[in-house]
Parts: sequence; structure tokens; C-alpha cells
Amino acid sequence: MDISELLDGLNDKQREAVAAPLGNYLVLAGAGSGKTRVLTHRIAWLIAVEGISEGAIMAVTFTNKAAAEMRQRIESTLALHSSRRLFGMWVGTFHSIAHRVLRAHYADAGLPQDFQILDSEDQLRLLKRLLKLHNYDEKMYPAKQACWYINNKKDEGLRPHQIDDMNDRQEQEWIKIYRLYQDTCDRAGLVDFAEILLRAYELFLNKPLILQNYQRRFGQILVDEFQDTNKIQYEWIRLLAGKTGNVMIVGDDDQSIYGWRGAQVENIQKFLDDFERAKTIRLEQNYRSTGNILQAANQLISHNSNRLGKDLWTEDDKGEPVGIYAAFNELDEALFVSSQIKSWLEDGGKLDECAVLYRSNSQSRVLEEALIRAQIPYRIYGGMRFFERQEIKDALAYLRLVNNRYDDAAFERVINTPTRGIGDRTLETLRQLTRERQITLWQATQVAIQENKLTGRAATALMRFVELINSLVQETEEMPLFAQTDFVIKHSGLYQMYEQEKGEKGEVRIENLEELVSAAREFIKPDEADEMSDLTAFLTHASLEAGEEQAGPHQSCVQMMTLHSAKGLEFPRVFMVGVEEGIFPSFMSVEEPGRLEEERRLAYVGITRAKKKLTVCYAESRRLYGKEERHIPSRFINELPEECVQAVRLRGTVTRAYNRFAAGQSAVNSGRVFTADDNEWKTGQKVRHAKFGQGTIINVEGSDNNTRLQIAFQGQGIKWLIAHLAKLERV
Ligand SMILES: Nc1ncnc2c1ncn2[C@@H]1O[C@H](COP(=O)(O)OP(=O)(O)OP(=O)(O)O)[C@@H](O)[C@H]1O
Ligand SMILES: [Mg+2]
Repeated sequence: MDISELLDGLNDKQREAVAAPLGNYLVLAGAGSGKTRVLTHRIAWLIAVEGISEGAIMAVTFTNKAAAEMRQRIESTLALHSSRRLFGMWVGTFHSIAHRVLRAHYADAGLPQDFQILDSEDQLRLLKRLLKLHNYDEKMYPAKQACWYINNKKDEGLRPHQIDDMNDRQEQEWIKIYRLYQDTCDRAGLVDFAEILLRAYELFLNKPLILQNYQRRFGQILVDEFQDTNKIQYEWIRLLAGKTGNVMIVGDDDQSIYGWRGAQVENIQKFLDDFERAKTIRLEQNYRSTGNILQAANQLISHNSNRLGKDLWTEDDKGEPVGIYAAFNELDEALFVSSQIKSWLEDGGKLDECAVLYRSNSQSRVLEEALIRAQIPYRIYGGMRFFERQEIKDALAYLRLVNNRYDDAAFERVINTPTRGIGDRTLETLRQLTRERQITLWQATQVAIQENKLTGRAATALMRFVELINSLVQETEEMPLFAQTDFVIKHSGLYQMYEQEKGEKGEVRIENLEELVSAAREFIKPDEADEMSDLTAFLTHASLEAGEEQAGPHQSCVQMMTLHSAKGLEFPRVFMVGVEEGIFPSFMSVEEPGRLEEERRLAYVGITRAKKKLTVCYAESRRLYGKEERHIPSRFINELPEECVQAVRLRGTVTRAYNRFAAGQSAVNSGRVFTADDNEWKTGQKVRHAKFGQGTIINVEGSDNNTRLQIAFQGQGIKWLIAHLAKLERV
């Protein structure tokens, strides 16, 4: 292989990192400077030039999607024959890699062979149940807080007995809850996300032979997005690297955005202290964004203190200024975004080049509706995920029970779904038994029946449920995965239950269930899952990959996601919406300087996703969580340099209508017919038309007699009407 090919398309600094002699390195650089690219080329270099075997390389990425992309890029860089994959190399997230280790050594890790992953929703449900069972006051000990407490301790590497209770009663109770929860999980063979990492860490710590094995195997470890590692992840890497491993980490302190989840940006500094002769390489040229976008990002982040300090420059043109759009309200904002996406398309752009970024998932709904109305396909990345939808979780719970009858979370979920006359009282009895005898719910069921602990009707219903699960296991034993999935959905009663659900919702649910069968059919067991049954591998895939990408046809569509999940990605056209005080920065963060700076880093991440064109939007009034509130633009907008930004002014009419509204003149003119002189149109206003019936104004253009209104009529579609001719009635 020609060495120069590996270094082509890299600048000097990048080459220095890619071709560095074996050792420990920190590549510290701002957004879009090619950190991820360096990591990918470095791996190819290690294989092609240093002669390192693929199997000796472990690369940690931030998402499973990024892992797949990295693998593919390395393969194409090495120009391997397309049918050959890099078999021995491990590329994945911390969770997927740690999980793989646990699967291989489940017994040494103290887990049953078919242990299952408990996702965050299941975890919360389980905690709710436990807290209730042990008579905790919901107000003093909310399940959410318990969840947070436990995950936090695990992220710090702490088990209940290792926590200092500081003689504090409250703390002692939390420790007790942690212990209760952990015992329950252990009995049922369930591990939550934080547990995956902690277990794998403890496994290495307690079984030196296993650790040595991995240390000998993985001489080369590479980690992307290192600024967002937490304590346990850091320690895990340190343990694994041992004295002989070589570690290259890449990161950007300005993009550390998971402090609230225990990430420690100090890990970058610690790396330099802990790893022998660790050397820092800085990259300073940005290849992603135009001059204006980059300058805006640089200026914004300069408002933070305690930075490691980096300069970023670009050879690119200034490009278009960063647009700032002051929307009248959240509907207007959504319409603006959809109309801008349309113009992007008209100018020859593609849908998947567009991304809409928001602070929290709850902001997506209004945007989704506007996109649907404009018939623009979109995908929510990391939002309401396919594998998290109610009907899918129900079906997966049945499959989990089929796989492992001791899975308490799955048992709880489907014991009475569809209803089969098993009430709370019966469940309480079972739960009681699990506590007294330290057994799982499934076992409790047998005990309850044998020892006549239930009324005749409840016992019969339970017995039927047990028979149902047993028969699902027997009947599907020999089936391929997709047939098994189909059979379980059809014979558990789920399909029939959702079929009876009226209207659109029921239909969508049935479609989703069918989609699950397709997902099972398309599922290819990854090579690391060799040892697992197809079903276990599929269930693992469902819990690990949930939400990284929406299921559905691979058509080109707009990408919608939270700012957090946009990390590492890039798009030619980016919209940041809801950039208002109280939303972004979030209401909770403005009081605390540390958290405010983390919000600013999040804004920096958002801005630096844009390659060609960025628009920042805020709404002057917004209805969120059912409350309408007036908002002011985020301080982050004021922190952008004036010379790089430009206000977007589209519709004077809207602004005027808004001004009148603000001045309190927008009287409630109920039932009045508008004449030519009336020009108080505003988006969001409901009107009635003689022919089309009731509708909502979604767009206003022009003024006076030329005012045109775009109105979404119920059941009649969207129409443009000339305002003074339309004889609209306000409702
Ligand atoms: N030397 C180069 N020549 C041309 N393009 C480059 C070069 N280096 C990186 N790029 C391109 O610049 C973009 C940003 O690179 P990359 O995603 O690796 O940056 P990053 O530092 O990882 O960014 P982030 O901090 O957002 O994760 C990519 O499109 C990449 O292909
Ligand atoms: Mg990157």
C-alpha cells in the first residue's frame, strides 16, 4: 500500500498525528478541524504501515452510527475488497464494547447467560414499583430522583457499600434504595446502562487474568469525543491500557456537553498526567464551515472562562451571514423553517442536507406538524424512537419473556396487556412474594398458585398467562427470528388488542408491529454476537441501538434532533430553533455559571454543525407545556459578532400584526366579518370561510388589498386566499 495515499487529504498537523510513532497522544482541537478524520486515518495507518493486526485495535466512538461509519471509512481507505470486513477490530460506543465483554464473560461478571438490558424507561418503572412496595413517600423519594442517584453513583464507580453516608439519614435511605434496586436487578438478570460499564470495569478489576488477556490483545486504543467521558469510562480505559497499551484520544473541551450526566472534561488534563509521555497535538484549521459561521462560533465560545484555548481558522470564504429570524410565535417559527427548506430545495439543495436542532425533544412536535403540512419528509434522530414506542416495547417485552422468563420488567409490562383479568391485588401478592422469598415474579407466580395464595379466578388467569408464555416458547423454538417475532405478536393477543384500537393511532401501531417483523427479518447478527441466540442478539440490538436512527424507508429527509445528539455530525443547512432565554440557555441553567457555560458550549456545538448556511430562530411568544409565554432572544444571540449576522425579514405584515397584538389592539373581534380595510391578520388565527369551513391562518403575505393568506382548512387542505375577497369570519 502506498503510504502517501493514507496521508493524502490531510494537513501537516493532521499528518503528524496520523503518522506519529506508537505512543500516547491527545489530539486537542476545535470543531470541524478533522479530529474524527485523523482517528480514522490513524487506524488505517496502524494497520497498513505499522503492521498492527486489526484484532489489536479498539476504537471508541460516540454513537453506534459513528462506529459503523468509521469502520466503513477505514475499509475504503485501506481499499479492502468490498466483501471483506475488518473482522477482528472492535469499534463501538463504550456501552456496546463493555456489553460485548460482559457477554463473553457473563459468569465471571456474575450474570446469567441471557442477561438483558434494562433501558431508562424500564428502569424508572422498576424503581417506581420498588419504592411503592417498600412504602416510600413518593414526594420525598421520587422514582426519577432515585434513578438519577443510582446512575450517578454507578458512573462514579460506586456500589452501595462504598458510598459514604456522612451520617445523613437521607443519604442512608438513598443507599438503601440503591441496594434494593440492585438486588432486584441481579435476581432477574437485568443490567441498566450505567451497570454495563461498572460491571465491565469490576470484571477487569476482579479478574486479573481476563484483564491481562484484553491488555495483551488491544495494544492500540483510540477514543473520539474524549471530553465527554465520565469517571468510570476514564478508569476503564486506563485499566485496559495498562502499562503497555497505546492510547490516542481526540477531543475538544469547548464541546463538553454532558457534565450534567457525570462527564468530566478534566479527564483531558488527567490523561496527560496519567499516561506515560503523552503528547499533545493541536489542529487549528477548520474544514467544515464558512468564515462567518466559524467566526460566530469562535466569538460565542470566547465568553466562557477556563478554556484550554484553541484558535480556529478557515480558508473558506465568508459565505452567507448567519441568519437571525425573529418569529412571531412557535407556529410562525415552524412555518419559516419549512418554507426555508423548500427554498433550499428549489435552489438545488437536498433534504438530507438540512438539519433542525432544538434544545429539548418536546420542541419537535410543532415543527413536525409544519413539515407534515408542507409534505416535507423528516426523521427524528434520537427522539421518539421506533424501539421506544409503546406497541414495540410491548412486543419486545413478550419476546424478552420468551427469552428469559425471569425478566421482571418484561413480566410487569405484559402481565395484563392485553387485559386478562389480572388485577393490582394479584400483582401485589406476587410482588410481596418476590420480596419475602427473594425470587422473580415468574417464580412467585408458581409459588402463588401452588400455595393457594390467590382467589380461584386470579389463579386461573395467571395459569393461563403462564401457559401462554410456555407455549410461545415451545411453538417458536425452531423458528427463524422473524417468524418467531411474528408468531409472538400474533399469538400473545397484542395484535388483536391494537387492531381494536380505533382510528389512525391503532393503524399506526399495527404498522409498527409489522415493521418490527421486518426489522427482525433484516436483522443481521453482528460478529461479536456469535455466541448469542438470534433472539438475544436482536433484543440487545433493540435496546442498545434504540433511537440512533428512526426506522423507516431510507428516503432523503430532513434531520431533526436535539443539540446534544447533533454532536460530531455536520450538515450544509442548519436551523437552530427556540433560541430564547429560558429555553436555551435553559431556565434551570441561568442561575449557575457552570451550567450556563455548558449551555454555551452546547450552542457552540450547534453552530459548528453548519457547513454552508445557518439560521438561528427565536419566537417572541411560545406555547410550551401548555402555557403561552412571552420570550426574549437568548443571550447567545447577542454574543454573536454583528458583522457575521443578519436579521431575516420576510413578512412585514406578520410583524405589524404582531406589533398591534403586542400593543393590545388585537381585540377579540368574535364573529366579525372582515372588510377590505381590516388587515389584522396573524398566523395562528382561526377563521371560517363560507365554502371551506374552519381553518387556521398559517402564513400572511403582502399588505392592504394585496394581502394573501395561507390557510389550513380542516379536511379541505391548504389554500391561498386573497384576504379582502375571501369574506372570512373570525372564530
Ligand atoms: N485536511 C482536510 N482536507 C479536507 N477536508 C477535511 C480535512 N480534514 C477534515 N476535513 C473535513 O472537514 C470536516 C470535519 O472533519 P471532522 O468531522 O473529522 O472534524 P472533527 O474535528 O471531528 O469535528 P467535531 O469536533 O465536530 O467532531 C469533514 O467533512 C472532513 O471530511
Ligand atoms: Mg468529530
